[in-house]
Amino acid sequence: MTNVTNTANLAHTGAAPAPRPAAAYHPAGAAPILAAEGLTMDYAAGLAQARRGHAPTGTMPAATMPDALQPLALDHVDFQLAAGETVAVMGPSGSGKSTLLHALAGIITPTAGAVRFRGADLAAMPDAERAKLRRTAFGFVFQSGQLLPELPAVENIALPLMLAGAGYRQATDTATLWLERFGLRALAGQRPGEMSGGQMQRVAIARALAVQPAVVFADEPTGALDQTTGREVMGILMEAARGTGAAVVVVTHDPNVAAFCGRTIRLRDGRLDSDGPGPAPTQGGAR
Ligand SMILES: Nc1ncnc2c1ncn2[C@@H]1O[C@H](COP(=O)(O)OP(=O)(O)OP(=O)(O)O)[C@@H](O)[C@H]1O
Repeated sequence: MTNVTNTANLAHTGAAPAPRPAAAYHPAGAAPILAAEGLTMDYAAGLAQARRGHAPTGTMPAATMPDALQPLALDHVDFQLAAGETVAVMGPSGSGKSTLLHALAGIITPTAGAVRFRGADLAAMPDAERAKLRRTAFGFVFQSGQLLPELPAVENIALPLMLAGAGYRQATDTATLWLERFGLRALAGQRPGEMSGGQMQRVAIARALAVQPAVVFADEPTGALDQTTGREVMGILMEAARGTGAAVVVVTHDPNVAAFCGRTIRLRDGRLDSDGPGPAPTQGGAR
């Protein structure tokens, strides 16, 4: 049975925020588990490539603007993530936060640059290997809608474990441990439609963490919750990640969410605007 109570291995620096040039920040003394180099995403070029038969991974709705008018969604972003590190990704709407998250997680393939997980280039992996990596090394928490509506909580949590090779009994035993750990044992047989938003997000966090991923990617995980519930959900996410040693990359507009992280990066027009330890600088402020 999977151990869900092993100790933390966070790489927080604890240092006070200090002015830093963008892309210069690397967590002291820790080898990155995930690294992006010159990450660039041009959706129009990606679409043209896909039409020529060199499809990037992931589905991309058709871009409607002429290529020349489309700004780069990501523009030569460098980023390194250490094991156990917690990073908030902030920036104005349309600045490229979700695109960065999806590229780091291998959901989309950048049009230039590379993402390496433990040194291996995600784009160079066969699709099946990249899909396996997403199932076993990465966990995902979205704003909502990630739970399968027809499955009870215990099976929603167990499913990724079964996809990773566990038997039904082993997977549901582990899922039950997670429910107990989060004080949700009573929800085991309930389907998402019978849960509150906060309960659904707790189950989603248990599901993301149950495979003991190296990295949890969270895209606006509290976006559909009130502030108090959002804070509780973030607390649970960060504590659970600390317990398994998972790194967390969380996209958010909310400084209260970013405050849970040891480091904040800010994007602007697809470029890295600031990157450093501590909470996000105020809008327009330099770091
Ligand atoms: N599938 C797509 N096809 C074409 N353009 C896209 C696609 N997805 C995003 N974009 C564009 O890429 C840019 C960055 O979008 P992205 O969703 O990454 O920003 P964001 O910072 O996450 O925004 P928000 O905070 O509003 O969610 C935007 O200009 C957006 O219109």
